[in-house]
Amino acid sequence: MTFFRFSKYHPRTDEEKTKTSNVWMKGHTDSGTVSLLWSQPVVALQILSPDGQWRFVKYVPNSIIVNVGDAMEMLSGGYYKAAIHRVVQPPPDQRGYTRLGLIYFAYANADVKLVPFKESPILQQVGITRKCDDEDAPTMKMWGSMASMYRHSAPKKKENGIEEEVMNGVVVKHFN
Ligand SMILES: O=C(O)CCC(=O)C(=O)O
Ligand SMILES: [Fe+2]
Repeated sequence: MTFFRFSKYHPRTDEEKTKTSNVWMKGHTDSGTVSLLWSQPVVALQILSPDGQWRFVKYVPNSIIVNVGDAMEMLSGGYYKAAIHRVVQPPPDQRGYTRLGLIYFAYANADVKLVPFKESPILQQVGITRKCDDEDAPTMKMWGSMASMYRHSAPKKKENGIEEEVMNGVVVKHFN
C-alpha cells in the first residue's frame, strides 16, 4: 500500500491564524515506512530536534526530503527513528504565497507484522528497542488505520503539549 498526496495550503486570514495558533498540521510522525516530500520553496515544514526545538527544514531546489515513519522504526527495532514533524505558517516574507505539498507515502504490505528484523547483524550488534511485545505488534494495516483514526479524533490526554493515546498496547504521541 502506498499513496501520493497533493495538497495546497492557501494563505490564511489573521482570524484563521489566531484560531490555529499558526500551526497548520500538528506535530506527528507518519505511520508508514518512509515518506518522500518534494522540497517546497515556501518554507513551512518543521522537525522536532532532539534538543526539543522545532526547526524549519530548509528549501533545497530539486531535492526530496526522506522522512522515516513509525513502521520503519518498528521494523528496524528503533535503529531508524520516526521523524516528528509539523507544518506551520511560513516566515513573514512568504506568508502571502500558496504552498504546495507533494508527498509519496510508502507503507509495508498490509499483512506485515511490525516486529523488528531480528536477523539483521547490525541490529544484533547495536541492540533492538521495541514499542511493544512482538506478540502484540500490529500489522501495517492495523497500525495505519489506528494512526489515521487517532489523527482525526479529539486529543485524549495532554502533558506538556504532548497528546498521548495507547493503541493496541502501543503508545501513539502527538507533539504540538
Ligand atoms: O506539507 C508538508 O510539508 C508535510 C505534510 C505532512 O507531514 C503529512 O501530510 O503527513
Ligand atoms: Fe507527515
